[in-house]
Amino acid sequence: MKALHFGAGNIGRGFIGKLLADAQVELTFADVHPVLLDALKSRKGYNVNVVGEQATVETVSNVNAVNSAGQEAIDLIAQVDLVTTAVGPTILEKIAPNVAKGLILRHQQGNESPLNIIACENMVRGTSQFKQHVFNALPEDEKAWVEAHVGFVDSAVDRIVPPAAAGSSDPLEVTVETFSEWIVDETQFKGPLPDIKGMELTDNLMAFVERKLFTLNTGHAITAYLGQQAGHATIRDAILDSTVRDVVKGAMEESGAVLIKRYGFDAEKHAAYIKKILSRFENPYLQDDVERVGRQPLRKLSAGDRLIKPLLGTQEYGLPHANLIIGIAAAMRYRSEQDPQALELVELLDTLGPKATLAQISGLPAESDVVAEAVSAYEKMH
Ligand SMILES: NC(=O)C1=CN([C@@H]2O[C@H](COP(=O)(O)OP(=O)(O)OC[C@H]3O[C@@H](n4cnc5c(N)ncnc54)[C@H](O)[C@@H]3O)[C@@H](O)[C@H]2O)C=CC1
Ligand SMILES: O=P(O)(O)OC[C@H]1O[C@](O)(CO)[C@@H](O)[C@@H]1O
Repeated sequence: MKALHFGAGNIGRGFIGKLLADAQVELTFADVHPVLLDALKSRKGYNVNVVGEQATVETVSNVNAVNSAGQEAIDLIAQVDLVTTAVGPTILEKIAPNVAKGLILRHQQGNESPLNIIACENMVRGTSQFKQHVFNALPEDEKAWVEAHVGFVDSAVDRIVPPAAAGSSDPLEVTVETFSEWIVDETQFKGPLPDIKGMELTDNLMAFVERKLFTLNTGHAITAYLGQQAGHATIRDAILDSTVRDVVKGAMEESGAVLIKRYGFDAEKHAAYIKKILSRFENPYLQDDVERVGRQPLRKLSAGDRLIKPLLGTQEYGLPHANLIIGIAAAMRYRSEQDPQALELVELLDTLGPKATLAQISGLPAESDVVAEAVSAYEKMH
């Protein structure tokens, strides 16, 4: 099997690319970062530090790399069996035109073999959103062919992979936790289902996507935002602070109560899932900065994301949400000079004030109780 993976970053090298290479898939990375591209092209491999109680160094070999904006990437899309991405939600739209060109070329070359595309991003049905971008870039008369030959397969992806420790001289070095989970929607594939170790198939993807995004990512984001408020630089330091931890655990439980209602999860198993996540946040072998996990606060405060969607769920089922509200207020307090969305958040707060800002970013009604509660919590945090 041949694959092209967009995004040779932390998840690309440390999770999806590694898993594909381990499964003997002939793998090429597509990226735009010249340092990563040069290093991958010349070395054809890299080391992955898997850290936990028992640290191991695992080697990925026989991989290649191309510029994602160039003709080589288009040519590969015409040939490969699998395209995966881990570029970040905002980049999907940017890579769609070249993917569309590759699909047109595939058709022109008469390649009728099935191709499956899987976006591995922190998004609800990210591949379906990517499909829309690709279809926007396709001429009308190509759409039926693509519909018939290309599977757009949604997935949930879970492995904590922070950037390499500062001071590391190897641009390809990557450090990952031992835990990993990649779950894909088996109902969306074209052709035979792939058999790739570490890729789990399900016909109930939404439950897994929401379980992951609205437990791990909800808790992680709130750890980052409250952690920054309390002066902590890392996720581990933040989650070891009992005042932060209590809110984070409470918010994951509130979100969990929604998931249990919506998907019928077993309450005891869900409590164990939360406990395991808290221990992953504490991982002493990972240096994970609150600024990485809190990045892009406008995205994280948007209607379908990890803070607001669980809150809406608590309203739908009439469940408590006090801790989620504190998390939302802390997100509004998030500051980072390096993060354009954090700077935009400050600008919005300065011009519109907290109530209108939150309403605008989240889609919550400005005059609602929940917005009033979040604004009150936000003001108390000053
Ligand atoms: N790091 C983590 O622990 C996890 C991340 N994710 C998700 O995975 C995705 C990627 O995250 P990370 O790997 O952490 O980010 P990252 O920033 O380490 O990697 C993104 C990569 O995409 C590349 N890129 C940017 N523009 C591109 C383009 N036009 N074409 C091709 N490549 C391009 C960048 O150069 C970079 O190498 C995000 O959606 C994130 O939410 C999901 C689970 C875990
Ligand atoms: O990648 P995003 O969506 O900015 O959010 C960061 C989150 O993603 C992860 O990197 C992986 O799920 C988490 O570590 C963290 O909760």
